Amino acid sequence: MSSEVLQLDGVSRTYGAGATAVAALRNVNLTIHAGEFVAVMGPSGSGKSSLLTLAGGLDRATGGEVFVEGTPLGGLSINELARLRRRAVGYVFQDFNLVPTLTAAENVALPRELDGIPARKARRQANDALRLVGIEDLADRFMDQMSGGQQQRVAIARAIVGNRRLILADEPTGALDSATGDGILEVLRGRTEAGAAVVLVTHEARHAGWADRVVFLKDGRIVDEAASQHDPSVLLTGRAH
Ligand SMILES: Nc1ncnc2c1ncn2[C@@H]1O[C@H](COP(=O)(O)OP(=O)(O)OP(=O)(O)O)[C@@H](O)[C@H]1O
Repeated sequence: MSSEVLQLDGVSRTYGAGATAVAALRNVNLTIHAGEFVAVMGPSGSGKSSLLTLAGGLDRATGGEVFVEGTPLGGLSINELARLRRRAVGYVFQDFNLVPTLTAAENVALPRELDGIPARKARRQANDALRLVGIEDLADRFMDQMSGGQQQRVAIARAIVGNRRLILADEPTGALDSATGDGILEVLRGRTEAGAAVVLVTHEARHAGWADRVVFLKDGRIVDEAASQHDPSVLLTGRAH
């Protein structure tokens, strides 16, 4: 099997039409392999979230093609896309998107159960994922009994459950203190060592320093790429743009 987990081939996304059309992404080419951790940076409105939602099949490109593990998403029906997402893609949303009436373990098990995995097995996988993010002892808590940092870990557990190969995280450390944020990045880094490809949208150079590669977006285009070598200082020198 090819090690290309995500490929964007000339991808564009224009919102709206006519005089009010907004070109959020313009002819973006990007390939991410298994085991790679890529950070996406850029000013507000440069297209970072658009890139992530297209990569995760949550939205469709208006030009070009997105491939996840070699499958072109453009030709998939809505149901096929949903199945591919549940099987291969873990998405960490800025605002968590957790179900308040479910416990931590139930939230994490939900995508597995929707995919037809028997409840006991889904629950076992959920406990494994909660262990990986360091909160297995909170498995039976409801969301309003957890801090923001703990809820964020649940959201990450839900994204990594069942060994998904593509993990997409939109500012996952946004509301967290720096020690908790570093813990989250460590978990994401750990998934790449397990063979996943991770794409992290971040505003913080320090966090991008965890990545193998940093992609800079501006006005919907990739304007620069840098190897990071997990050394945040690399990003603080000579990278003005
Ligand atoms: N659903 C939408 N409808 C219309 N325009 C949109 C929509 N989503 C995004 N845009 C526009 O597309 C451009 C890129 O937005 P996007 O959210 O991808 O940028 P971003 O880099 O993630 O920004 P931020 O850092 O502020 O989250 C912006 O001009 C934005 O206003």
